[in-house]
Amino acid sequence: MSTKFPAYLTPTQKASVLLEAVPWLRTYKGTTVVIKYGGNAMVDEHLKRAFAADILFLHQVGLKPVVVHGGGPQISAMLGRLGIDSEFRGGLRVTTPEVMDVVRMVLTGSVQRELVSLLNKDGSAAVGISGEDGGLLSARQRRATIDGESVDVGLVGDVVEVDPRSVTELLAMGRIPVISSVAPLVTDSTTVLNINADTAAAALAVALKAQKLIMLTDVEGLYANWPDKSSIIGCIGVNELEALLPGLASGMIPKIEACLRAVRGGVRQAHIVDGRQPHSMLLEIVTDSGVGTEIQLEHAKVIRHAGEAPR
Ligand SMILES: Nc1ncnc2c1ncn2[C@@H]1O[C@H](COP(=O)(O)OP(=O)(O)O)[C@@H](O)[C@H]1O
Ligand SMILES: CC(=O)N[C@@H](CCC(=O)OP(=O)(O)O)C(=O)O
Repeated sequence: MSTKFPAYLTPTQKASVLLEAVPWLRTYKGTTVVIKYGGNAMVDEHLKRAFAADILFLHQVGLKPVVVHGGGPQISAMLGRLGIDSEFRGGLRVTTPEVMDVVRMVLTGSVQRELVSLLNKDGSAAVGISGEDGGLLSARQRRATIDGESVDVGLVGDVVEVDPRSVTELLAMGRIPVISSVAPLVTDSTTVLNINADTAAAALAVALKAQKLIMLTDVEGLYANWPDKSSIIGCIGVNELEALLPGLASGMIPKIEACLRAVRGGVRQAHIVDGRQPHSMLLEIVTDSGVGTEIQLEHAKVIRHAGEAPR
């Protein structure tokens, strides 16, 4: 994996990129950062390698990255190959018992394995676990909301309890946990539920007292008037964001609900960044301007600056 500065940067510009990163790395050293890696941002080999390089960089310089991965397009592709119909309602996949078997097989058996092997190409720090392991997540069945109406989506869950010990123990050992978003029903561990990966990432970020939750997706950030590209939001507070919820569509609904839950639960910043741009996650953490949309408890009028005390 080689990452070279483009030839058009002068030596002074190259040095200033490195120097700009220093105060941010000092600020975030030792803190936990939960990164939600969406299935749409995983479709290209070059992007996947850039993602792995960023995670390994953060780990190397002393942050504690925790990866929660999705795999919606990969699940849909497998369902298609098996000739099983699948449908989304309110951004959530309608999950029959037959679909649930495929969700579990693809998320824990395939996508997670691929990410772990990518991260371990030149090392061994990454360890894959699922929400089912070590009591990490417990869930209850949830419904979707469409036009204000509650609708049944089958074996879909919302996280009700997190026992973060299996993750904190891995972090204490210097590992990089890679987590898939399936979870047992809180009242019956033999029933497994499909958890939207954004929802799982938010619940984990709160339980781990993470400094940041970074959502990698397939848009530049959140648009106030989707799909008007000029309406991209740089930074927004939770109350303002909640007011936008009724106007959002498809997968952005669970994503924004998850960001609200994370920030209200004590995570200092949630970010929506473009996973189609190589290294967007790293740029969000180590540059003065950041990238994508930042969600805070209250929209800070001040431009971000390094040296903010981590929680
Ligand atoms: N206001 C909005 N701003 C940005 N994207 C939006 C908005 N409303 C709906 N979307 C849609 O949400 C999608 C991202 O959600 P999703 O497909 O679930 O991503 P992921 O697989 O990364 O979790 C975007 O591709 C876009 O089509
Ligand atoms: C309930 C629900 O919709 N679960 C998702 C889980 C995977 C996921 O969230 O993947 P992305 O992050 O790639 O969208 C699904 O079945 O597609």
